[in-house]
Amino acid sequence: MITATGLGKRYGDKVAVDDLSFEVRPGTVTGFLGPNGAGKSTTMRLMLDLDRGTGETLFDGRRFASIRHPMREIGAVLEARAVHPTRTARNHLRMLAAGSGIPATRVDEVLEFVGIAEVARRKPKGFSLGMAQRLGLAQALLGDPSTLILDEPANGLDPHGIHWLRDVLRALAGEGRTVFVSSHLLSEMSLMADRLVVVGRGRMIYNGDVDGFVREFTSSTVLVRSPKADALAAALREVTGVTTEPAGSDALRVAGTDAAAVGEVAFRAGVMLHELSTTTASLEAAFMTATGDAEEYVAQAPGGAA
Ligand SMILES: Nc1ncnc2c1ncn2[C@@H]1O[C@H](COP(=O)(O)OP(=O)(O)OP(=O)(O)O)[C@@H](O)[C@H]1O
Repeated sequence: MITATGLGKRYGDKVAVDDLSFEVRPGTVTGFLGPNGAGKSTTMRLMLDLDRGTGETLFDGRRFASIRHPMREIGAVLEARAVHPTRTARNHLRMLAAGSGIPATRVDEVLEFVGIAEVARRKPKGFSLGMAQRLGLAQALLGDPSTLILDEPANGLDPHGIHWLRDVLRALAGEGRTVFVSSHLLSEMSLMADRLVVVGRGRMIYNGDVDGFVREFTSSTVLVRSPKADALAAALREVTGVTTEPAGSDALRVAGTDAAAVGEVAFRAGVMLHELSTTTASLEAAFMTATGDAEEYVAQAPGGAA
């Protein structure tokens, strides 16, 4: 269990992280979301005592700096490229393993696991970003830690790699580990995360489960298809007061009510239905609504520069 309390960080006048408190529970993948510059990386650095600021983060009750062999408890990758550029990948991991009392055999095991065993005798300075990410994950997993903190681990991975990473993180959480991961890939996050911490301009916007976030920041609509769509629209207007939007020649989209209510109105009006379904908005739609006012760097719409 990670417990972060009152995390804060300023750069001069700029408040990068503003009194953030949250928990990351074991057995879950918790996604850390926010627009560019929202304070995610700074928060992760504060959590790992890599930056000075206010507040504290406890890992099962202890601060990172007080843990004797942190690699055996917390696997963290904040910057995939932050490895020794001229030492081979394998030697880099062997050195870290030796420093943390981890058997050297574990190095080959994790290199194999992340799929870079073949290039392990090469120097990481020639690695692609995706290969560097895999090496970072190997490093994080080296000590078989119960907690993982990963900043943008999917960055640079190809679609197969992203799919693989999702399965790995889900499996690690399934084993009871605590997984805290930031990403801008929202569709990926919606498949991977159980819970979310969402920040904007350093402040907490949402902390809870993924479904709750989508519910809180979007509204679901009902799609209803009927050969008598016009009659149904009139009945819905009359009985419930809701307005409908045509969705093709024989269908309506209804907001502000649920499928059961629409079905009941149709039944009472004697209107036959061919389809009745609820459309839930995406995590991306919820993110756009939740963080729309908290965007730090706002680009022009396409065509604006012209
Ligand atoms: N060393 C620094 N000096 C001054 N300002 C900084 C420094 N590091 C970060 N900041 C500022 O703090 C804010 C938070 O930055 P941070 O990198 O934590 O955001 P982020 O959410 O990780 O962004 P991104 O999604 O773009 O990686 C930004 O406004 C950034 O410009």
